[in-house]
Amino acid sequence: MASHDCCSQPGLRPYHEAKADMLAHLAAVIEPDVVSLEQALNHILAEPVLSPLDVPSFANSAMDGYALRAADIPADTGLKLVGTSLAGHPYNGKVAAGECVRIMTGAAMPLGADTVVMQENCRSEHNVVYIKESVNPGQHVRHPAEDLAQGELVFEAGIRINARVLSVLSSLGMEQVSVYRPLKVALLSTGDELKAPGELLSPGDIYDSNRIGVQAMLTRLGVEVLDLGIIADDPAQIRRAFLKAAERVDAIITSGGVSVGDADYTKQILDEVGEIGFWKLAIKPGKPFAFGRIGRCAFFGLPGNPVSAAVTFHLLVRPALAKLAGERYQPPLTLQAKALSPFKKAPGRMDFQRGLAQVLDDGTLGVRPTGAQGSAVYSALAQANCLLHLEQDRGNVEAGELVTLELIDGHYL
Ligand SMILES: Nc1nc2c(c(=O)[nH]1)N[C@H]1C(S)=C(S)[C@@H](COP(=O)(O)OP(=O)(O)OC[C@H]3O[C@@H](n4cnc5c(N)ncnc54)[C@H](O)[C@@H]3O)O[C@H]1N2
Ligand code: MOO
Repeated sequence: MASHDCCSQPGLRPYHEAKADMLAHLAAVIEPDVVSLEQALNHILAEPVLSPLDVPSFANSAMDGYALRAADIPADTGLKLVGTSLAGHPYNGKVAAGECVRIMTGAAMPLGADTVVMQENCRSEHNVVYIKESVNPGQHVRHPAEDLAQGELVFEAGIRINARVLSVLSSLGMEQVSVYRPLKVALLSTGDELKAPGELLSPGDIYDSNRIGVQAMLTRLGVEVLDLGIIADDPAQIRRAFLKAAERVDAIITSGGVSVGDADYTKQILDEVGEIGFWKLAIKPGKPFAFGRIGRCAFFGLPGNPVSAAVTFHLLVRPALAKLAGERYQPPLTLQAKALSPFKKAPGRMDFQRGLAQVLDDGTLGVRPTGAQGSAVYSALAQANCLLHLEQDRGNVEAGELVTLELIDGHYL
């Protein structure tokens, strides 16, 4: 894993190259398990799902109205009402010429009928139904297997089970599903200045905000978190924490201590007890991000600056965890938007600035910065609904220029 010179900042590795390299060095740590649907949310599917039945399994009505034979239309003298088909209570007779059956949405189509007319387009008098509008043969009928046929592939292995997937699995009558066990990840913050919220701050102290934020993202990803708390800037304590964690988890995530300061020990200890894959990327925020391993355990060293920690988690750790978890990961969609005000940018690092995207009067997308773009200004990230992707070699963005962005609103970040 050689480092590369780039632009004004020698030794920094371009983002896309480093990410691809990292993913190539990670292998899935998957072990299959079987869980009930109630427990399956957020797990990764271990096997493809084939439909055990036709969906729907019987022809049924898409509307409340009347089931009839298209051949009887136009029925100028009306159709004789011979029965009712409710959802769960089919009409057991057959619809003969000149007849119709009252039918509700989801109810089985009676034998003989092939078409449904909405009740709003009918008039019923003394058990005779008059059709008020033209009818397309076969309308408002849901046919067997029109959604899924028995044996058809419904989901590929590797997808994340969300609410929609759960509903489909349940509609197939599945009580259990084969999944990969959740990843186990140890999380710790390093820094003598860090206090947990609720503690008293001494001069120079700050509250640890990275751990709770990263923990929240991990939880949203269905990861089992081993929270190792705050570790002092002390090589012996950091070494102990790394070695203990590496025996118990699939990955370690740290925050802080990856830069070049006198008390930045993370990278040094990683080098000592494990192996550094790469360190220092041509990205902003997040330049000193470190990737490596300790034994079989993957290691992600997030920079201490809060925006850098959150953004590098999203850009690098999120896809890496997907690889470890056996998840088919879809990178976020990017969109083009017009810069509504200038964005300052120096060539040399790919810059993921924090922005607020909005739909303009002409229907196109515009974006403005949410505030100061420093790596310590978390409020600008909290208020953002997008991250700009400003390419490494470009300079300032002028108002009116098109830029690339990814939406983060409603996402786990
Ligand atoms: N001479 C240089 N100095 C710095 C460089 C550099 O290349 N040369 N890089 C800068 C960049 S870029 C970043 S990003 C930071 C990253 O530094 P570290 O990862 O070593 O982080 P710390 O020094 O421990 O802390 C940085 C900053 O973040 C605060 N912090 C740390 N942990 C937390 C936490 N859990 N919650 C909230 N805030 C946290 C810490 O107090 C510092 O203010 O290095 C630059 N320096
Ligand atoms: O990479 Mo640092 O995040 O520029 O402040």
